[in-house]
Amino acid sequence: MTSVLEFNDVSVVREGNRILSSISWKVDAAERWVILGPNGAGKTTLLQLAAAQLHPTAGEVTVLDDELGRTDVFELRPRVGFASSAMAKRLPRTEQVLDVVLTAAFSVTGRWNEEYDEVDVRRARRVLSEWKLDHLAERRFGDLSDGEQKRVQIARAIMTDPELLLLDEPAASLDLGSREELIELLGGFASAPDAPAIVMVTHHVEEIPRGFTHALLLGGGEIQAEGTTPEVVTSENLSSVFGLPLVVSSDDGRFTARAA
Ligand SMILES: Nc1ncnc2c1ncn2[C@@H]1O[C@H](COP(=O)(O)OP(=O)(O)OP(=O)(O)O)[C@@H](O)[C@H]1O
Repeated sequence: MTSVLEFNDVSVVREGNRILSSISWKVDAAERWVILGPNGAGKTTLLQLAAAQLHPTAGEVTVLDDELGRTDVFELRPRVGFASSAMAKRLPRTEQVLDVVLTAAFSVTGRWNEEYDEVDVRRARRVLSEWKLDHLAERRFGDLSDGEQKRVQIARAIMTDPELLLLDEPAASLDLGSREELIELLGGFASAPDAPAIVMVTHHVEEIPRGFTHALLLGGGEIQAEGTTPEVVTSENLSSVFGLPLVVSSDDGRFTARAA
């Protein structure tokens, strides 16, 4: 199998704080990972490394065969789809939904005078349709519901047909219906044979879509457990990383957790 992401003994220190310590981790092209861990565990920092938005303080990070520090990140970044709330804040709220997705082809936010090829417009419309947004293509991004905006962010992240897709808490702040709609769509997308490798950060086991093959538990900037999802997402592992007794159950590929 081809690896799309490789961390070798990686540490990140920011303003004197050790945020990640000795992370060695590998993601293969056919894998879909979920990263779980308490607040401040270092999940977003790990994703920023994978997105080539941050360099490690020590160790090596290789993204799509390019080692950070030895490659032009401006060429690498368009090959990685990244959706996070920090990126969403940069999207102009008055922009048409179609343009929010289309501008990803030029790695810009906000349409100016770029000339888009018909093939890009067709792809943007196809991606919008796959994420059940076709009827909203002409609406202003800022007028959409939170659930619709989250789906637009993912559509934008996959517009460029990335080899690696990174999602930072895609279901955060969604109501139950919007969350379930998003998780169903993500599960379907992740299960398609031509889908890219995916790494998704979440706070809740209920948000792990079906078809996510692997899980990594992060605590205190260190890997606490990693492996296949059913192996890792267990009562014992989650109780240990979240520091309280938890009961985790699974049914038909989905998980729930509650205090024991
Ligand atoms: N630029 C920075 N300078 C100093 N410390 C930072 C910086 N960025 C993040 N941190 C600290 O690093 C730790 C890990 O942050 P990170 O955002 O990666 O965690 P997280 O697991 O994503 O947290 P959450 O679940 O709350 O989003 C936190 O304690 C945070 O305060």
